[in-house]
Amino acid sequence: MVVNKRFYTVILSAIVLAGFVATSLIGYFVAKDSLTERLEQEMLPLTSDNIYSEIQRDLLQPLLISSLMANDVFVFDWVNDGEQDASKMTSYLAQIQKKYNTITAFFVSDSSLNYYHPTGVIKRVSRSNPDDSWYFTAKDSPHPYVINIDRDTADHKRLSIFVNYRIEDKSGKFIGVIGVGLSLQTVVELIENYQKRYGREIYFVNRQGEVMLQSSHYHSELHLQNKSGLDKAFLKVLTSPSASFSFKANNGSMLYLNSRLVPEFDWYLIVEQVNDPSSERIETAFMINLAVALVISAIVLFLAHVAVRGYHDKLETMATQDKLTGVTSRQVFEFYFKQAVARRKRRDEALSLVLIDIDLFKQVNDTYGHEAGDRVLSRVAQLIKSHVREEDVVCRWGGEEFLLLLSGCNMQHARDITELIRSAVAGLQFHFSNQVVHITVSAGVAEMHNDETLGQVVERADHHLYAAKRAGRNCIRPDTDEA
Ligand SMILES: Nc1nc2c(ncn2[C@@H]2O[C@H](COP(=O)(O)OP(=O)(O)OP(=O)(O)O)[C@@H](O)[C@H]2O)c(=O)[nH]1
Repeated sequence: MVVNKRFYTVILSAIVLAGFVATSLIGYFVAKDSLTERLEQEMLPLTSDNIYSEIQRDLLQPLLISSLMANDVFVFDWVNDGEQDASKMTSYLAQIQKKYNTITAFFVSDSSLNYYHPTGVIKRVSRSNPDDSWYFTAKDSPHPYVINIDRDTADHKRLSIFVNYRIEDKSGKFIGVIGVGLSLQTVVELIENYQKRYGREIYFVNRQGEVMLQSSHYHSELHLQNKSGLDKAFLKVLTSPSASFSFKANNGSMLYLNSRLVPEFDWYLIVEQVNDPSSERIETAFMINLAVALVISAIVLFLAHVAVRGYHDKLETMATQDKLTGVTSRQVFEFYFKQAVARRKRRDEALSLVLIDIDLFKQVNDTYGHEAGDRVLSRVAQLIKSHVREEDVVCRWGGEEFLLLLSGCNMQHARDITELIRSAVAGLQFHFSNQVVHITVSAGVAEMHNDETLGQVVERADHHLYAAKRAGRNCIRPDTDEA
């Protein structure tokens, strides 16, 4: 019984806990999944879009300036005149630089290959010089302009955007390349601003995966391939115009990455986020859920335990007690008998059984009704109980039969107790149908012999009871009278 109760408590606890943990876990994973999806599909691409459109806006101004220069009549006339006075061109370029606050303004004539700069003619470009490749790229390009990002010759750390605008005359003949250079500082500031605001890493890589433009706080690898956890996935970035995915870094943290090709630079803009803060919130929520689940489980289990114990005690009472008289029921008598036998052996003491039967009880039922009979049974049971000790067992053995288990009582003692009960019952008065009714009982007393079974002792007590009935009822017969 105890094992069962424990077993059911464990099973119930496991089910309740498993239920709570399962729902918390499902909630946790759904929230995490939707967060990852939102991050990959919405938040990072949005940051990327914003940065991209700001870059385009920043590029628009130098493009417009360069376009104006490429269509300036002064430039055409000056070239047609055979580049007579270099100072005219250099002061024109200085004017542009000052007016539009650019870091440089330049013109390379195709006929002389002179590189004109606000400070003068600084060199002649040549196909054999790799530093001048930008000029020949622009010359050979089918597009009206080529954007080039290069290290500044004055400050090698600083990156500049050069808009190299092709100049063609009315007949379509290539005249040279003109344009301005702008610092990339605004783009860097933009990157840093986004990084600070969203805690995202923003940088640019070229088609080979080399990091080309990054914030001043960037301390990660300078090649995409060398980034922790990206060694295989980096190809995904370099082979498609845009990609969005998550991956696990070697230190176990989750990284979310979005990439897009910026055609103007021919670079990829990368927006990367490590361990989203919302993810921590989801984890905290999960832990709180779990704690609440544990507390609720404990309360539910405690209430269930109290209820089950209540029912269990009730069932136990119902199974062990006779409903009408409240004395021990026959089903559990053997259990008490075995206990008493063990005690008898341990203490080497006597043990007696007494079978008490109400005389002519059928007549009470027949004359005064079943209810009257029930009242007699209850009253006699109470009276018997009041004549024995707490540890003695009074059992309703049959309809109107009671079996007494008297520990530590030898025949004489048991006989004395039974005699007291007999005379007390005989002294009872019942009032049925305006009549005073008297009841008597007969009893058989048997002291247990060594190694006797319950059946054997009860049989002897029953035998003595029968003898008492034959002797005219309202009397008791013990073992000694047997012979
Ligand atoms: N009212 C009532 N009667 C019961 C109950 N259990 C058994 N009886 C009745 O008790 C009666 C017992 O009758 P008998 O076995 O003939 O014995 P008796 O009338 O007492 O006669 P003797 O034992 O020979 O003195 C039966 O009529 C049963 O129906 C009970 O719970 N309530």
